[in-house]
Amino acid sequence: MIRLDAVSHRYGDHPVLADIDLELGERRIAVIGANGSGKSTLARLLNGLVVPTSGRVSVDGLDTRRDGAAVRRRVGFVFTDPDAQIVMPTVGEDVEFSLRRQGLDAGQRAERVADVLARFGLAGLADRPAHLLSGGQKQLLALAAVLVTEPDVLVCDEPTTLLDLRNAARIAAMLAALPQQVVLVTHQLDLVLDYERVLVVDEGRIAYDGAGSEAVERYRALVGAS
Ligand SMILES: Nc1ncnc2c1ncn2[C@@H]1O[C@H](COP(=O)(O)OP(=O)(O)OP(=O)(O)O)[C@@H](O)[C@H]1O
Repeated sequence: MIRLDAVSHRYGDHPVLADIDLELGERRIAVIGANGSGKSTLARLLNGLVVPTSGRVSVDGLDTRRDGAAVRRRVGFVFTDPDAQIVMPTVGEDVEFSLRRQGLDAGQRAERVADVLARFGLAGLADRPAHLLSGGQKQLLALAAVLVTEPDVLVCDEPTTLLDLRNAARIAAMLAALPQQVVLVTHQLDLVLDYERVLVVDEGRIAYDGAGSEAVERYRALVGAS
């Protein structure tokens, strides 16, 4: 369970999120809203990448301000820009790097890496230089490198922006089937229609919090697109 209590955040003197209280327990939660409304900041608060200026964020009782490392072990984060996340020369090495602190031997690591690469259709690319992948392949790699650590929660900040139709559908299906709790930030409204809970962020506040199709309608109305 993720909790936000009276959370506000500002960058310098620029307020971005104001007085947010949330309990996030559902298995599938999406966050939608206009550019600059504060969605990424909200997502980054959930694993302590951003610590709130005031208020408290906790994951299973662990405070992101005090217990950041423990929170990040539970909450995996997939960035919009996969280059921000790829750290090793080859695809296989990059995924294996995520396992460095898991206490596995070389054989176990190799098995976990092979499994996750196969799941993401990257099996044939294990020895390929990661920086030579296409944008979409990099996005799949970034997702694989987080999921291989088997976090309890997966926060994805627009993970399908670079993907073609087939890979976007594949990622959507994969996210839908994951046993983990998923928090998905996206501009692809069709992805969230069947989400059990969707937060609409508007100018740093939660303008709507409810089922997917109703949330999309509210968002459209909010921006005058309905
Ligand atoms: N590190 C930062 N330093 C200063 N300002 C920032 C920083 N990150 C974001 N902002 C500002 O905070 C506001 C909210 O940004 P955020 O990235 O959370 O919005 P978003 O809803 O995810 O937008 P988008 O849909 O465009 O990705 C914006 O005005 C942005 O310019």
